[in-house]
Amino acid sequence: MSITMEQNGVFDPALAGLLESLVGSRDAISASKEELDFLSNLLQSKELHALFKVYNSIVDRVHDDRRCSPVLSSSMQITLDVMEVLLPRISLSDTSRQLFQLLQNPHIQGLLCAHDAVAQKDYLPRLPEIPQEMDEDEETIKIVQLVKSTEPLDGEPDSAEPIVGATIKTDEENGKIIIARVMHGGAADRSGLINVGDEVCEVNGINVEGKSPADVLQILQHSEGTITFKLIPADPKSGARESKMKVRAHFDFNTDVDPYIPCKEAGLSFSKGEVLHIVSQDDPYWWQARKEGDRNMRAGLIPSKALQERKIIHERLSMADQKKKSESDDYDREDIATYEEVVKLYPRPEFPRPIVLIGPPGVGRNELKRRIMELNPDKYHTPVPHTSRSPRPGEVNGKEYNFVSRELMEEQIARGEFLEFGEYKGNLYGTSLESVKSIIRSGLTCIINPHYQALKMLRTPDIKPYIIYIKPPPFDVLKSTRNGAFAMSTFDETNSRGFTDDEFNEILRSSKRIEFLYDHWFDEIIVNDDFKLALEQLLEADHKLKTEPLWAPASWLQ
Ligand SMILES: Nc1ncnc2c1ncn2[C@@H]1O[C@H](COP(=O)(O)OP(=O)(O)OP(=O)(O)O)[C@@H](O)[C@H]1O
Repeated sequence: MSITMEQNGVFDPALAGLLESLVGSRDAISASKEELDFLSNLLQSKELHALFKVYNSIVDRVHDDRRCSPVLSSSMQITLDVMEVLLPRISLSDTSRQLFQLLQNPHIQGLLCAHDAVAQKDYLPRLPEIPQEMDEDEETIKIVQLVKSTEPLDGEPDSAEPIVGATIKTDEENGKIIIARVMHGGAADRSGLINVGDEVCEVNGINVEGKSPADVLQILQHSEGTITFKLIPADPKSGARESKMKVRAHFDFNTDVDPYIPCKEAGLSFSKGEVLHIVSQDDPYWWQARKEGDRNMRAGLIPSKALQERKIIHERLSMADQKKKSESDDYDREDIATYEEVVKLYPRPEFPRPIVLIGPPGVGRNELKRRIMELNPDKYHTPVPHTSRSPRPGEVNGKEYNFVSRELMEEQIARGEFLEFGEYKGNLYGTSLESVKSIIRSGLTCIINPHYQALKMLRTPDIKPYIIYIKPPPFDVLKSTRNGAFAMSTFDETNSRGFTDDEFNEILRSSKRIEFLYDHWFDEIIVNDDFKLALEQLLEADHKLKTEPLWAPASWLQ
């Protein structure tokens, strides 16, 4: 057989080497002439060499600067969302129509789907299972080479991940060293060759039989550059695909102080309110996650929902014990708030999300609502309350109040149709849920400042509220701003004097309670110290609500 070397510059040196050794050892290989010719032709084919060139340049780039890391893996879903938003506008604006047509184009959609498949690593071929012809006792060994990593796990310079993106442990049954966890996006995961449960036989030629995980870690720490593992593969089906779930954390987690985390360096610290991308829930106690929007592609360990729930229940039980001594009722929170699945909610101009101002009585929510409505009366509306009292001269039904009979109002209250209600001087007053919904349907922005207990009724897929917590500043600032503006105490029925120190303390006390009970539901916090600034922040929040996709409970879209 004659070997014709490719001369046009696309010849890959590694393939050339392979071809040479094939020629050199033809006689020693027990294969037919046809088979050898086929292999030889394949190794010389232009297509294979071009493919290698592409592969090599991708690998070089990934290793160079990781520019190939995807920003997101749901571009097709976002495209569909954008098309939904554009649809009602295509008859109104030429630009919207053009963009809609572009996004509708099958080639563009095909490109985005391909992008998402690559970003989700959904490209590995699914090969049929290898027939089990070999001897039962014979074990397959795989040799895997990884480049030792020094990349930080979560942006902190001194927290290097466990070297190759995998953790190891001793198998309780047979005392062997096995792969305990493969961190998504880490070197081991990217190789696609190391799976949970694989038994480690050798590291850099050193037999690890009888060694402890700490000994193996030492070998890894002292290795430079490439690390070679000899592994006995576990169940080949264990290569799990990455989940797409995003959650908002309702608690703080600090890997440095958590007493239970199996490997501190592999943990991912986060703060309450942060959105996390859960990439694996394979382990019932420790999930793997990365921070949403974090370009660092490596995942870290976080407590699973079940583990965190257990922790909270345990804490509450010990608080309940203390309560017997201190009589505090702060452990009484109903929710066990751990993680909430979230999705990005796109603004829908025909159904603007209502703004709900939550805060302690007297903090200034009423004043903020009044001023924002005064600034833009055609945009913001607040529901007209219901009352069972008779109209006074000059009062118009539906303007100051919706005047209804006491019987009807009592029936509606019993049916749970009121967000809040109360009795004053023998008459019922309240705000109905329907009055909020009718403002939403009208396309205006509903703004309300209900009692915090109304939050449960409001936080539903029908209403989709944007909850802003109006927080009081510390005592001294609260006192000086209110006294400086000659603010009238709302604790005094006649509204004819300023706030007392006790009342300022009451505002702060009730703010603590609201935060304890509901802070996991706040979409935004505005501190009402300087009134003008607080009002500006409220206007900015509304602008964001109308123009940006924002995280909201996933259950609202189902
Ligand atoms: N940042 C501020 N600086 C000075 N005075 C303020 C500020 N915010 C509110 N006030 C004043 O405080 C008083 C109480 O405010 P408001 O009437 O809004 O309270 P409220 O209705 O009891 O409270 P909320 O509606 O928040 O439960 C009003 O006189 C208001 O003008």
